[in-house]
Amino acid sequence: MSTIEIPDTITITRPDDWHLHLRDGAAMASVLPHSARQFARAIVMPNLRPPVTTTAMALDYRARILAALPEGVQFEPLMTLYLTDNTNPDEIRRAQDTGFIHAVKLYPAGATTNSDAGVTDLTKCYKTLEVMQEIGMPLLVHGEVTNSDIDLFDREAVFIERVMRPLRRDMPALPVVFEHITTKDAAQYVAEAEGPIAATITAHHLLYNRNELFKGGIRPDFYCLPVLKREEHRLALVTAATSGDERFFLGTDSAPHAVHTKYAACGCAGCYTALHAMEMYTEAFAQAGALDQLEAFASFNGPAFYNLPRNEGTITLKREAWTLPASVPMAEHQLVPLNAGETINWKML
Ligand SMILES: NC(=O)N[C@@H](CC(=O)O)C(=O)O
Ligand SMILES: [Zn+2]
Ligand SMILES: [Zn+2]
Repeated sequence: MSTIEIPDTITITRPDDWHLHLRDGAAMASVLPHSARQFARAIVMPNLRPPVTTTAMALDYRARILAALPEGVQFEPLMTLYLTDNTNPDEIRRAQDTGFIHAVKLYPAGATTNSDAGVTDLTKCYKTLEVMQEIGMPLLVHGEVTNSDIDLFDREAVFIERVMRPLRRDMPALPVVFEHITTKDAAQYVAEAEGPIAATITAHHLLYNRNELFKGGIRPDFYCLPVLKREEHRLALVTAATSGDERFFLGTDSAPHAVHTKYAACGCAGCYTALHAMEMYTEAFAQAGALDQLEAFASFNGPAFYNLPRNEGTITLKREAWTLPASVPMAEHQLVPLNAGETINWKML
């Protein structure tokens, strides 16, 4: 373990969340203030029901988010489109022209929550991807193959070989974000790859390995996709996040599911971390003796990749223990945050 002294407070430029699920309607109104407290902007995932597949839908969704913001709270939703087999190249140009839509999301059909309308074969999307490449619109990728014969824990590594490498060979100038990476394979691929590629890393994948899912019994709070991996993978993610390599940046993948859908015989995938994401990241960087790298990861590398300005202002985190609530309301239901009822070491002021 490092013997670097850990300061009692840390102040960094206001961060952004480059991968967030806000849902819609009353549920969105419940969770939005949590993210708006922690982050200035967020890339908002389009996996609603129905998915956000058109520019018009994305602009409407953006307006609903802005309307749900509490009085006086500043937060900028950066919108995305959900790629399908049928996304028209013109839709990409329309999206780009608005200035509000910053990326297009690839969900392999069946890979995760609300991905049924996702892409069945990426070569069907090549005309659309060519336009994205031409105008520099990033493709955000949920990087798991969906074949049931591939072991769940290997789906990200297999995705690199079967989808990511061929895609980037065919579209070398297309900006790609390998979202929520969970393996040393993905960290290494991104660190070594040529051209415009980056990766987001969640706080929970920096702090936990797959043992957490089964500690003393099955713990649905820790179930997300891609699923937590072995300790060697967690360590590789920590190394990547704290390396100073600007290809790695913050994306919480905070994914709210009401408690009755998560604590079920077939519980939903997704960890809710919007309440305390910066505290979790700070803990992970402190454990690695790398608090000096937190600001680049949380506040600089993302805007650089997306060609957006850095935020003005700062946030401060204090080394002070506090206890997370057992649950928070989400519309007419309850939502259990990750680490519910646990004490954590950092507090955002
Ligand atoms: N991460 C998850 O486990 N779930 C996300 C979808 C996703 O990002 O894959 C969700 O929308 O619930
Ligand atoms: Zn995903
Ligand atoms: Zn996600």
